[in-house]
Amino acid sequence: MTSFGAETDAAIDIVRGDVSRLHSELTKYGLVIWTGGNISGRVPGADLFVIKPSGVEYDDLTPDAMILCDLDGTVIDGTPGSTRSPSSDTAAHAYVYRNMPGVGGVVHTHSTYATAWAARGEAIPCVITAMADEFGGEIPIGPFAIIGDDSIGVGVVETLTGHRSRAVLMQNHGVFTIGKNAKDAVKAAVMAEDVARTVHLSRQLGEPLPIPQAAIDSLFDRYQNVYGQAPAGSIASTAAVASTPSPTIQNPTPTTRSAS
Ligand SMILES: O=C(CO)[C@@H](O)[C@H](O)COP(=O)(O)O
Repeated sequence: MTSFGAETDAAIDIVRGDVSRLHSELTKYGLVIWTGGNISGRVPGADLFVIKPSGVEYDDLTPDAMILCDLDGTVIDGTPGSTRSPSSDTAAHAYVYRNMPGVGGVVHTHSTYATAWAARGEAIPCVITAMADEFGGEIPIGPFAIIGDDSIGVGVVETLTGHRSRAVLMQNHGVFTIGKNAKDAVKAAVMAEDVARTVHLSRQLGEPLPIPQAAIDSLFDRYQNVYGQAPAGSIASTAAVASTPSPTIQNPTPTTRSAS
């Protein structure tokens, strides 16, 4: 059995458990059908990530069924799950991890409403406060890209770099989200579908009203920095919470490391 040392092996086991368990959130929220969609998580402190096997039913996505890959998307031989084929989108996930060092999780779904916007090649406009909170503006459209190589990853990185949104609608395909970890990326996928549905329904009633940019900025800042509970162990004062660094990833300029 391939080992990376006790500390990294322990980190891999945690990510295997997280990524395995989080797939049930996709079915719980109705974001996937049959074996569609996938989640991956970066192993902290190592150039490795864990992703689901391709075309395996959700009930069978146990921790040991998850597949460990390096950041080129190559399966690590001699590890649990390594005899199976990894997700069709492994190269895309790997490209994101190589080029967005702050990203710790990537999710892909074909959730119904968000994918309907993707099929139209239309960004979801920021017309509800929940979008301003979670995405800080519109959810953008990414290019049409072929499945199986890193083309999707290139489109995700190009579209989300410098953008507040952690979700992109890849044209004619579906949703890709990024996050500080796999759970954060799953949250973005859940929220993307929710707002895609609401804004679609609103448009059936007429033209949704825009939110002024200053209000979007204010809502995003409050939700990212003040909303919710103070981190465990901290002094639970408003001032302490307000000074907590943003939990979001800032989708920084990508590194120059090239695709393999
Ligand atoms: O649409 C695609 C390919 O991008 C996938 O979401 C499939 O629907 C699931 O592929 P695997 O992750 O099972 O290979």
